[in-house]
Amino acid sequence: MSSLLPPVITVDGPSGSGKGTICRLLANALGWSLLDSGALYRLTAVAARHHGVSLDDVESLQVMAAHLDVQFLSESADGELKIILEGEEVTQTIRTENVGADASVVAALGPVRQALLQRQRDFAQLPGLIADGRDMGTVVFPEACLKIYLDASAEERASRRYNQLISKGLSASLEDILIDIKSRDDRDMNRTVAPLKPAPNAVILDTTKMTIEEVLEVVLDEAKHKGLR
Ligand SMILES: Nc1ncnc2c1ncn2[C@@H]1O[C@H](COP(=O)(O)OP(=O)(O)O)[C@@H](O)[C@H]1O
Ligand SMILES: Nc1ccn([C@H]2C[C@H](O)[C@@H](COP(=O)(O)OP(=O)(O)O)O2)c(=O)n1
Repeated sequence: MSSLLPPVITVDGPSGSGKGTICRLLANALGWSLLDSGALYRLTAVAARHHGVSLDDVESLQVMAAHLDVQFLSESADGELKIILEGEEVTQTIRTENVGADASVVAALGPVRQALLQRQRDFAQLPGLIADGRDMGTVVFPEACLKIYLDASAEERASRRYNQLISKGLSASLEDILIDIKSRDDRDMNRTVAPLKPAPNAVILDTTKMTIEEVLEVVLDEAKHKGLR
């Protein structure tokens, strides 16, 4: 008997491994919707700053995460979702390295993760969902029909992030980015709740020497083998 649950493809991995890029391309190729779960942790961190809530005030952070007033609008010119938090556009604000570091701190708190769990699962709608994050295949969508884990060396990921910032006209230090990436890896992989790790049945891709096109081709092939396209 076939399940009525929408199919889900999960893409997990560390910062700069290419999850966001591959997920956007996959969602376009398959015509499925997209969950950027990292944005929810980033938004919780930004909301905390807006409301003067300290990043160690677990109870207030949990309430904030459970009641995040956020809209994802597919209106942005570059195909990225426009993100509105409490009526204010924060599409660019949430992408800074500082917010990423705060998000990683907030994301280590079990009650915050619990508060965001159902909101993430609600993104699964027909014809299907591409879920981008750290624990998509292990915790949020353990029944996903295809699980991908993207990786790359910390040096390659830092260099990708550096080029990304420079191409946006922002100043950046490769050395600082590498330090930040390593400390975020350490926090994300070694926390007690939902640590970053491949699901037992995940397809693991080391993308250090792969182009975006090559990664996409492998993932689309895997989707084809599963009868998803
Ligand atoms: N395989 C790849 N080779 C080279 N650059 C890549 C690759 N995958 C992603 N990138 C680039 O690296 C940067 C970070 O990718 P992104 O998708 O934001 O990573 P993540 O979502 O995992 O943090 C982007 O500028 C993207 O274009
Ligand atoms: N499902 C998720 C997604 C993100 N997080 C945390 C861990 C990350 O350091 C931050 C920010 O995630 P995000 O995917 O936006 O960050 P990168 O684009 O990979 O740099 O949130 C998480 O714990 N679980």
